[in-house]
Order: sequence, then C-alpha cells, then structure tokens
Amino acid sequence: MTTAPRFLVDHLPSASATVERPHVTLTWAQSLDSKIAGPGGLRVILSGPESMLMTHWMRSMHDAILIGVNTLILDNPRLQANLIPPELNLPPPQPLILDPKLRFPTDSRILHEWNTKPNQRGKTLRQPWIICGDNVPPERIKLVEDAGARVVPVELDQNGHIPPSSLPMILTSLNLRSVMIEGGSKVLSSFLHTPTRDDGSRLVDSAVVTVAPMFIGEGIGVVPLGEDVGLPKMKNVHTETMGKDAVMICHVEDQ
Ligand SMILES: NC(=O)c1ccc[n+]([C@@H]2O[C@H](COP(=O)([O-])OP(=O)(O)OC[C@H]3O[C@@H](n4cnc5c(N)ncnc54)[C@H](O)[C@@H]3O)[C@@H](O)[C@H]2O)c1
Ligand SMILES: Nc1nc(=O)c(N)c(NC[C@H](O)[C@H](O)[C@H](O)COP(=O)(O)O)[nH]1
Repeated sequence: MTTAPRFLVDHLPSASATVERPHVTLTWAQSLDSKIAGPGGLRVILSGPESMLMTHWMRSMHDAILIGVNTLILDNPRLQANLIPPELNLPPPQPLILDPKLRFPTDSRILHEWNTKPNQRGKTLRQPWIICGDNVPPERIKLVEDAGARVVPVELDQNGHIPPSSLPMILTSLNLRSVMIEGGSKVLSSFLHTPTRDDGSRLVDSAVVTVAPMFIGEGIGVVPLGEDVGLPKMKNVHTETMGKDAVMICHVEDQ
C-alpha cells in the first residue's frame, strides 16, 4: 500500500488542520471484551497486519503521536511510522509523552533510537518530547535533557495530570497542527471525560477504534475500572474491515 487508506483520508486531518485549532484524534485497539492489554498491563498484539499498517498511516497523517508515561514504561514503543515505505519520504510524527512527574526512563527504546541513529533524524525519527509538571525539579529536567529528550514543563490540573482541555493550546505553542493520542487507558479516559477545550470548542475531533475478534479476559480496559460513568455519546461515521479486524471511526456527539 503506497497511499493512505481512503477512509482515513476522508475522515482525518490534512492540510485543513491549523496550528490555531489542532485536530485531536483518539485511537486504540481493543478486544471484543473491550480490553486494550492483558493482566498487569501486559502488551497484547490485537491488530492484524492490515490494521497495524493502517495505524502507521494514521501516525504519518498527524503531526504528533501522544501516549501516557505508563504506556512508555510498559510497552517501550518506538512511536515511528516505520511500516510506511521509507521512499515516500513522509515527515515522521513528533512523539509526545504525558509524564507529570518526569518518570521518563532514559534507557527507553524511543530515546535509544534518537541517540543511536543521528542520520535518521528528521527522516524517520524525531526527538522525544516529554510534557511534565512545572513543579518537576530542575535537576531532574536537566538529567532527562542531557540524556537526549526535550522536556516541556506545563501547569498540572487538580488530579496531577496534564489537563486534557489545555493540550490543544500546548500543541499550538509547539507549532503542532494535529495529534493522535494512542493511549493508554488512563489517558484515553481523561480525554473522553473532558468535553471541551479551554476555548470552549469540542476537545476530541475523532476516535479511530480497531476491534480485534478475540477475548482477553482479565486485563486493562479501554477506560480504567470505575471510570465508565460519564463517557460521551459517540456516533459511528465509518466502519472498515481490515483483514480480520473492524476499524470504526467515531465522532463525539455534543453533550
Ligand atoms: N491496545 C492499545 O491500543 C493500547 C495503546 C496504548 C497503550 N495500551 C496499554 O495501556 C496500558 C497503559 O495504560 P495506563 O492507563 O496504565 O497508562 P497510560 O499510558 O494512560 O499513562 C497514565 C499516566 O499518564 C500520566 N498522565 C498525564 N496526563 C494525564 C492525563 N491527562 N490523563 C491521564 N494520565 C495522564 C499519569 O502519570 C498517568 O499515571 C499498557 O498496558 C499498554 O499496553 C494499549
Ligand atoms: N494499534 C495497536 N494495536 C495493538 O495491537 C496494540 N497492542 C497497540 N498498542 C499501542 C502501543 O503503544 C504499542 O506498544 C505500540 O504500537 C508499539 O509499537 P511501536 O514500537 O511504537 O511501533 N496498538
């Protein structure tokens, strides 16, 4: 496949997204029993080859990919679009990690890739940027920056989280026009529970959900236990079969 799947092009941001109003996409892969990982956060491969490739197209269609620090620690992802043919020379997405206390492990794979492949910088890789609380000690920030990442301190909310409603403004300040939020469960939940941005407009523009035909049983749900109240109404705007999986594009309805 040398072009993005048509249904993504039809529903996701392109040149229409602006730095003033960045497009926010939530995405995850889940089992039939709504789990995104196994017990204790064990990574489970849910997506088949076709939908995994689709996920990488989605990565390349957003300026940034964002995950929570637990996903970084548990999955140790690279957050690249490396299933897309390199000869297409698509700009790599900017990895962003939400990490209030700056727990970022400096031996993570994402940083290793950045530090050990200088000739790939800007081609298939970008420097990991870590968004942390503005109360993180300067010595800790220096240690992480000396290890190769960029640290962006911001004001936290009363839960000690990076406030979902202010993420779009943070993206604007970083010159990023769109973000694909890949999880995990706590991050997805906080964005689903926050209807609007600081400017009063809708926070989440689209959700792209891969459903794999399998059961996980005990494991990590799409939203953490006890956070399944107050979730928004969703509208299905497109469903595509990709190999063994179904991929659903949804919009959040006005509350
Ligand atoms: N199947 C999938 O598509 C998929 C995708 C990503 C992750 N996962 C799975 O998710 C699990 C990790 O999920 P998790 O819920 O433990 O952690 P998470 O990745 O959601 O990270 C949570 C942490 O992020 C920080 N944070 C900062 N701002 C936040 C905000 N606004 N809201 C919430 N947290 C914020 C907090 O420190 C919090 O503890 C892993 O097991 C991983 O395998 C699955
Ligand atoms: N689309 C998708 N299907 C899955 O079956 C699965 N387990 C994830 N989980 C997202 C998670 O963060 C993964 O760990 C990254 O997909 C790691 O892959 P990379 O090294 O970044 O390519 N995502």
